[in-house]
Amino acid sequence: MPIVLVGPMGSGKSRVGGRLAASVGAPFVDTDQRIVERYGPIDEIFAREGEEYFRVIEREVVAEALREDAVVSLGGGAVLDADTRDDLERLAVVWLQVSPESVAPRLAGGNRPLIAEGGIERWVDIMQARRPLYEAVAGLTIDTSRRSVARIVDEITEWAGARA
Ligand SMILES: Nc1ncnc2c1ncn2[C@@H]1O[C@H](COP(=O)(O)OP(=O)(O)O)[C@@H](O)[C@H]1O
Ligand SMILES: O=C(O)C1=C[C@@H](OP(=O)(O)O)[C@@H](O)[C@H](O)C1
Ligand SMILES: [Mg+2]
Repeated sequence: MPIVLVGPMGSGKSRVGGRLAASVGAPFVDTDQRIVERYGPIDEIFAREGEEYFRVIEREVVAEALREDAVVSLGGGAVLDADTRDDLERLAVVWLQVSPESVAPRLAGGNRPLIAEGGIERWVDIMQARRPLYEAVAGLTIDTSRRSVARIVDEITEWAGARA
């Protein structure tokens, strides 16, 4: 069964996911990375086709990834899709949280179209809007603000082991 990482932009889903996969001996799938391989850079998709189109291809890639026995890191907005939330109900889902103070430096230099304008204030607005969705799907919640990636990986590995 997959272990799925959800949470806002910059919470560490991609970074933690890769390390977690190595820790539990499973393949790693980052759905954004798959989208890039198939459709090109995410900021270009947003600029060319818009967010709505991005959400359609994201759903396709997420649905496929959730059928794999892998550690799966989703994009921050993947939980906006009701079918994805249904899929997640049956799976081991970890919500990585992070405070605005801790996430700000992590987002610097990144290429995330939704916060290209508006910065950290926009990040906070998006996070507040999505909070109930993360809450609804998560079986484990970890505040990553002051935790090392190694410690986060250990906590998830232990939880997933006890759950299996
Ligand atoms: N626990 C952590 N502590 C410090 N920096 C982190 C932590 N987790 C991730 N990062 C850094 O934050 C940035 C964003 O991480 P990333 O995994 O891309 O987030 P996401 O996929 O959730 O948007 C990266 O530079 C990453 O190395
Ligand atoms: O929160 C979002 O809507 C998005 C998050 C990004 O992924 P990360 O959460 O990995 O940064 C990426 O999917 C896209 O820029 C949209
Ligand atoms: Mg990511």
